[in-house]
Amino acid sequence: MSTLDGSASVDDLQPFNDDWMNKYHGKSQIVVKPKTTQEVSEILKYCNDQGLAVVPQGGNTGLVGGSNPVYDEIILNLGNMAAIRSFDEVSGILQCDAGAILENVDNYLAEKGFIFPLDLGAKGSCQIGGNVATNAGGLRLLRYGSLHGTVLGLEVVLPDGTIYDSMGGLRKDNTGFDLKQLFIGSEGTIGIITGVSILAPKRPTAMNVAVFSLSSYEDVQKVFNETKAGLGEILSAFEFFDKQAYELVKKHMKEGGEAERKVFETEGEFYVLVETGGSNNDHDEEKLQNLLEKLMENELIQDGVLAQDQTQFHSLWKLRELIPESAGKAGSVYKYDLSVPVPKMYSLVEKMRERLSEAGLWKEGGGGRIREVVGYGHIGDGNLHINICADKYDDEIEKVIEPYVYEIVAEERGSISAEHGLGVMKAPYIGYSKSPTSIELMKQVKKMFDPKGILNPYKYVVV
Ligand SMILES: O=C(O)CC[C@@H](O)C(=O)O
Ligand SMILES: [Zn+2]
Repeated sequence: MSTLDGSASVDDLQPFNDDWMNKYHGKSQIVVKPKTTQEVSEILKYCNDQGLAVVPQGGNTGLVGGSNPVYDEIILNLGNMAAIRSFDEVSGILQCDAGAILENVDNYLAEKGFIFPLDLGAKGSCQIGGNVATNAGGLRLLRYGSLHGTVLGLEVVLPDGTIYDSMGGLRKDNTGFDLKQLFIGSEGTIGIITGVSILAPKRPTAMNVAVFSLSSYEDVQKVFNETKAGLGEILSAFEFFDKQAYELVKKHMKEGGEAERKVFETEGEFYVLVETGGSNNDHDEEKLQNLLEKLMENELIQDGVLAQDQTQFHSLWKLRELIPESAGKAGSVYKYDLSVPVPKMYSLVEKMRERLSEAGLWKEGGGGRIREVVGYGHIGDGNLHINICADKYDDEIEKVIEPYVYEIVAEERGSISAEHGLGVMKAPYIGYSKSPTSIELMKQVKKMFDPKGILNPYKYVVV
């Protein structure tokens, strides 16, 4: 087992104690980095016997303070367990360690003609175990479904050191409760995932992308319907972002030294990114071109750009993928990750702007303590992201935003956490999305798996 040795300084521990947004700061003195499941088991057994709290940590790319200590909990980092265990090319079942980096696993699968059924901006550093523990959704859930469907088995170390092993990975198995589901999205509160067995689909051999500019959110919804009808099963992502998000990305790229280029003749109030993943490039391109022409004819879009090559494919995707980074540039961002019915989605952004404007914090065109409020997300999955950009985190600002943002979600019977999880940030607000009965049942589950409450305490469902 490797640990940071006794001479580690506070600075050495900082990347493990802090989150990448610099919002959550733990004070742990100990980081352990086991290399095997057996070592994880021994550590947990020891901690459970001694009543020591443990925070499981993957790539530490979360957005809700789920993978950092709140106080001085021991950090159990999975980074040294990154192996791909096996891949069965007939069934498409991949088995890997929890600490395997998403992008590495996807590259491995690409060589064999398969794709990892999850993709997200943090792919270069997030780990599969963390993805599963938070039930990450990402950019192509629309196409490949959620991890609740694609994960076929798990290896999990329970708080007392017991190893739960369902890595066999059967597609059909109706023998009793499907226990692995409890760990998917449990944010490391009832067990530490050490191994994942997942179904990888065949990788599309032709991928295309188009970005459209639109004048209203009404049109975004109409374009979504037309796109589903026009592209059918080759549709692999449908993302949207507003003008404010687009402006931030442009500014960020310019500051990063990229030459300014005109992407659209006519810029819009909204943008949608459509990706296709099929097996015949000419056929898919034609479908996308026909869609673009139809949308133009019907005046549903103002402009549209189709990627002509791989470079353009990536630069169009960048317009969407760079939003979180651009929003966070030189400041602090309040991030909300919400599910509401698609027709209601953008009204949440508008309500938030109104609220902040009434509080004197935000002004159209800039000048307030809130620099910008941007809306974007995975419209195909009904998942909205609101990013509120401020100079720094501030209690006064937070009180204006929360719990208001959760109240307006509850009015639509939505979810206060579509894909980022509850962590420490949203744990107190779970009641806005879940009934007292659900919460009580969750508390009982937590107590059953972790009676001493050592795993990731103060987060998720607090008992
Ligand atoms: O930073 C955010 O708010 C969203 C991050 C991620 O879920 C995305 O969709 O880009
Ligand atoms: Zn997202």
